[in-house]
Amino acid sequence: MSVEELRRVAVAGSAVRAAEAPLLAAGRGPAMMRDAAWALAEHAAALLRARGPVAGTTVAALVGPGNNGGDALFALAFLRRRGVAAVAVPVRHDDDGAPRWHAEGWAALRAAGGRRADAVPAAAALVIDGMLGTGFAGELTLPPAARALPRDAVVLACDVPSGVDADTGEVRGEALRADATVTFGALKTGLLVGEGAALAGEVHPVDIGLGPQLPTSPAARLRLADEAAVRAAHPAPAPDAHKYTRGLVAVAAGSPRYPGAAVLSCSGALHAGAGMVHHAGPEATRDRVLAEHPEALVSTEGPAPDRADAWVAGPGLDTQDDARRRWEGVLSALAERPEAALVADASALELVTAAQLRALREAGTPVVLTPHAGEWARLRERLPADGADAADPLAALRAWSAAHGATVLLKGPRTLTVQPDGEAWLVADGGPELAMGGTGDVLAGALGAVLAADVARRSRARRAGQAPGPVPTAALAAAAAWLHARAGAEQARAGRLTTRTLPAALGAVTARLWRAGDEDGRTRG
Ligand SMILES: NC(=O)C1=CN([C@@H]2O[C@H](COP(=O)(O)OP(=O)(O)OC[C@H]3O[C@@H](n4cnc5c(N)ncnc54)[C@H](O)[C@@H]3O)[C@@H](O)[C@H]2O)[C@@H](O)CC1
Ligand SMILES: Nc1ncnc2c1ncn2[C@@H]1O[C@H](COP(=O)(O)OP(=O)(O)O)[C@@H](O)[C@H]1O
Repeated sequence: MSVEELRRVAVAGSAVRAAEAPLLAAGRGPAMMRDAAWALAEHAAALLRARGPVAGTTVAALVGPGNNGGDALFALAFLRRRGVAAVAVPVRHDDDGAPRWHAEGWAALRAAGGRRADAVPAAAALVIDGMLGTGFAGELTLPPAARALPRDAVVLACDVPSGVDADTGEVRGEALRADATVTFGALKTGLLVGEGAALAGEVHPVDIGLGPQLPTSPAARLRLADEAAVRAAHPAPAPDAHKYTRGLVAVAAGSPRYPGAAVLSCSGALHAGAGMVHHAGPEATRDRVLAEHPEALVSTEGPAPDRADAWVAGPGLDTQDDARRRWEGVLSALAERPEAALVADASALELVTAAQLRALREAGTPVVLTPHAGEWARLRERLPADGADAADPLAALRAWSAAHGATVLLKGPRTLTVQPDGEAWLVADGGPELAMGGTGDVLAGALGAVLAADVARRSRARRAGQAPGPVPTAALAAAAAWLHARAGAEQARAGRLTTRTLPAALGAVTARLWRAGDEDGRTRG
C-alpha cells in the first residue's frame, strides 16, 4: 500500500497485526515502535501548539502492559526533550505493586527526565491513551486513573481508543473517548465504523513501513470515498455526449399520498447529471414533476423498456397493491434490458424477494439497495443470510450482499456501500444536517444518475468494439453518497439547507468536481 493509499484505505486491526508479525520476527520491532512513538509525539505537540507554547506544558499517558503502552512511554520521552513535563501513569500492576509495562519504554522515559504517578495530574493539558491497542481482547473495565482526567485535557489515543475492537469498531465493556487517534501501519476499520468511529475523534494514519505486507484483496479493505475516487466513478460527460449517452434514469417513485418523493428523486437524478429523466407514475405525481422539471418525460409506465439505463424504484410509493404493481412493472422492464441498473429504495425494500434478487443477479443487472438502519434491520429479518446478523456492521453487510448478490448502500451518519465480492466503501463527509425527511429520495435519484451514466458509458464502449472498464458498483454507490453528503454539508454551512434545496447543491458539487477534473487534465497536458 502506498503512503497515499494509507489515507484512503482501512484494514482490520488483525490484518495490521498479521502484517507486523514477519517484521517483528525479523527484529524490526524496536525501530517500528520508535517510528510510531515519534509520530505520536509529533501529533501531541501539534495539539499542544494549537493551544499555546509546547514547552512547559504537562503531558500524561495512561500506560498499559503491552506494546501500546510502549509506544506511549517512548512518545513521552520524545516530548520530554521538547521541554514537556512527562508523566506516565501505569494502569496494570504485578502482585508486588510494580507497574507492568514496557521496560525499555520506561527506561527511556526515566533517562529523559520523565516521572511516574498514580493518577493523571490536574495540570495535564494532554493525555495519551496507551492502555490497549490492537492487543485488546475480552472486555475492558476502565481503571480509576482513566476515570479522573482533567476536564480540559485533550485525549489522544495511541493507535486505537482503549476498549475499541480495531477490527469491528465494537466496544466491549468500557472505552475511553479520544479527541484524536494516531494509528500505526494503516487506517483500521474499527476506527471508521460502529462505535469506534464515534470514539476515535480525528484519525491520523502513520506509515511505519507495513505497506507491502498489508492485504490487497478488496474484501479485506474498506475504501474511503474522496474527490478523486468520485470523479473516477462519475466522470464529466464526454465532449461529444448527447442526452442518451449521459444516461436515462427512469423513476418509479411518488404517489398521490406522497407526491414529493417523485419530485425529489427526479431532481436528484437531474442534478447529478442524468441526460434524461423519465418519471413513471400516476397523474398526480406526473403533474408535480412537470411543474418542477419541464425537461422531464412522464408517463404511467415509464420509458420503453429498452431505453432506461437505470431504474429508481420505491421512494414514496403508497398502498401495498399499487406499490407492488409498480415494482413488478420495473422488474418486467429490467427483464427486457438486464444491463440497466436498479436502485431499490424505501417501499421497494419491503417488496423485494430473494427470488427476485436471484433472477436479477443471474441476468447480470447491477442492483443497489439503499436502506437506512431501520430498513436494514427489517431487510435482514425478512431475507436472512448467514452472518448477516453479526455485530460488526461491515461483516454483516458483506455476508448479506454476498448471499443475495446485490450491492447495499447503508445510509446513516456514515454511509457504507458493499458489493457481493466484499468490496466496500465508506462515505464520512456528511453531517446530521442531512437527517431530514426526503433527503433519501434525493440520494436514490442521484444514485440512479450515477449508475445510468456508467451503464450508458459501457454500452457505448461495447458498441464501439472497446472493452468497457468496469467500475465496481460499490464505488458508484459511494460516489452518489459522497456528492449527496458534500451537498448537504455545503448547504448547511451556508445556512440554507432544506431537502428542497439539496438537489441544486448536489448539482453544484457535481459541476465543481467535473470542472476540477478538466483543469487537472489540462495542467497535466
Ligand atoms: N510491536 C511493535 O513494535 C509495534 C507495536 N505497535 C503497538 O503495539 C500495539 C499492540 O501491542 P500488543 O500486542 O502488546 O497489545 P496491547 O498493548 O494492545 O495490549 C496487550 C496487553 O493488554 C492485555 N489486555 C488485553 N485485553 C485486555 C483487557 N480487556 N483488559 C485488560 N488487559 C488486557 C494483554 O494481556 C496484554 O498484556 C499496537 O496497538 C500499537 O500501539 C505499533 O507501535 C507498531 C509497532
Ligand atoms: N446524522 C447523520 N449524519 C449524516 N448523514 C445523515 C445523518 N442522518 C441521516 N443522514 C443521511 O440522510 C439521508 C436520509 O435518508 P432516509 O433515511 O432515506 O430519509 P428519507 O426516507 O426521509 O428520505 C441518508 O443519505 C443518510 O445517510
